[in-house]
Amino acid sequence: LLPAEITDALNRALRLLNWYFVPYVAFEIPEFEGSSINELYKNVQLHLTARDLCRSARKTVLCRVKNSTNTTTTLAGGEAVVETFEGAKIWWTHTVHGHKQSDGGSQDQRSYSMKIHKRDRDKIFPAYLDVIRENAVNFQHKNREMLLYSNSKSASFSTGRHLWQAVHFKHPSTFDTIAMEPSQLQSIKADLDAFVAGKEYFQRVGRPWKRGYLLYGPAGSGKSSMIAAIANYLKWDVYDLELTQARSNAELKQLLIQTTNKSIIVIEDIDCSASLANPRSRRTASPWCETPPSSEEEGAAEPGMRFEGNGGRITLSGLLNFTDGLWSCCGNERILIFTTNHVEELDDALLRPGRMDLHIHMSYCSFAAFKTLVLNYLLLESHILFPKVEKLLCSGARVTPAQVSEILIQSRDDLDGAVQKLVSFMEHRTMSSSAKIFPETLHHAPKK
Ligand SMILES: Nc1ncnc2c1ncn2[C@@H]1O[C@H](COP(=O)(O)OP(=O)(O)OP(=O)(O)O)[C@@H](O)[C@H]1O
Repeated sequence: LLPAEITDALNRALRLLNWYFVPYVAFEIPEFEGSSINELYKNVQLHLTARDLCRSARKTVLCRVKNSTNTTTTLAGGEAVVETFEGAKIWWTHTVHGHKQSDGGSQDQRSYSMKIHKRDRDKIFPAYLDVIRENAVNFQHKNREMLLYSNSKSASFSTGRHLWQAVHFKHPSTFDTIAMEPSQLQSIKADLDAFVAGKEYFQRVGRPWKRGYLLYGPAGSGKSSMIAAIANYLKWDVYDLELTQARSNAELKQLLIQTTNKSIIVIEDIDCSASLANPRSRRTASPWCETPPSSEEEGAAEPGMRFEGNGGRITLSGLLNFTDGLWSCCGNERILIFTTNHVEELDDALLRPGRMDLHIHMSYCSFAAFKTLVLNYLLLESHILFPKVEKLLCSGARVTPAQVSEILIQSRDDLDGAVQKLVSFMEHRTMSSSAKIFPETLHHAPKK
């Protein structure tokens, strides 16, 4: 009944009163915006799950995707939770409405509502939204299935397609199952943690956010198991790079560029990948060394080591360029792991300080490693023969964790028999030499 000017004025006055007396402001985050999915809705859902905020709700929804082992918890419709961000309170409510569709059916319409105090608006935007996205991405990454890639024989380097083939990666090795000196394991975990959390640090000091590990030790000392444990710890994909399948530095570059962030690139048995491992012997013995080097090789920073691929060559400098050269800008959050059984045969260029950040010595079984294996395989914490085992291991019995594991698996139903068998095995392997069997097992490469 009132003229439009008066209703407008009243509306404005009401809004002003509302603004003055109601100190809160709410934001609606619907699941769909038109026909496209609203990313923010998904992010909020994952963020609330990642922060374990759903725990305080009375009703939650449990989901598990087919073939997955992970269960996720989300807020049921009508449920509300509160969280605090830098002193600001945020009230989250999840709403689910049944919506009639034109075809007569009905579909749920979901949305999150975020209520905050007006005075906290500047605190929330955009910092809190960034945190939500980051938490969501990290949570999604942690809970997805991991992949193991290998570079395929059918790779088409001309089109850049099918360079990698992936399979699901489900390896049971973890830091709890790795038999190794506890302090050494702790150092590796601490290094990984520092690396993963070091985004700002690497940015500040102007280094690519990458890390290089060299795992060395005899066959059966657990190098592959360690890689799997690292991958499981970080929940990162693994790229198993077969160097002989790439013919040149250019192909290698293509392969490396196609690896994704948060991944581990592994080159196993790097001494075997090389046509000639030791550059000193190589220079005289290698037939190709007698051919004049190409301009690319001449310009290479590390001319020593080359890998014979399918009729072509990959230089060590080409490989290392990805870690610390110009190509290193391609992608972040990569861990490059080389393994070798013969560290003494590796090119000095690879071992030079600053190249591989961490040298990890996977050694013969120490007593601590032995105890881890026996505990894991037999659930046995101590045994009357343990002092004898300790004495044998300390006096030079060189047994690898793989050998110990094998005996433990074979005799898992006879605890005493298993330990006795191990003692006999070690007695056979005891060496008279007083050489130090467990040298410094882990060292950080000196800083550049
Ligand atoms: N340190 C270890 N801790 C726990 N288990 C180990 C360890 N080392 C070896 N094993 C056991 O022995 C098996 C073989 O070990 P693994 O393949 O990891 O050794 P490796 O050093 O990579 O050997 P290679 O040099 O021959 O590839 C593993 O599947 C695991 O069961």
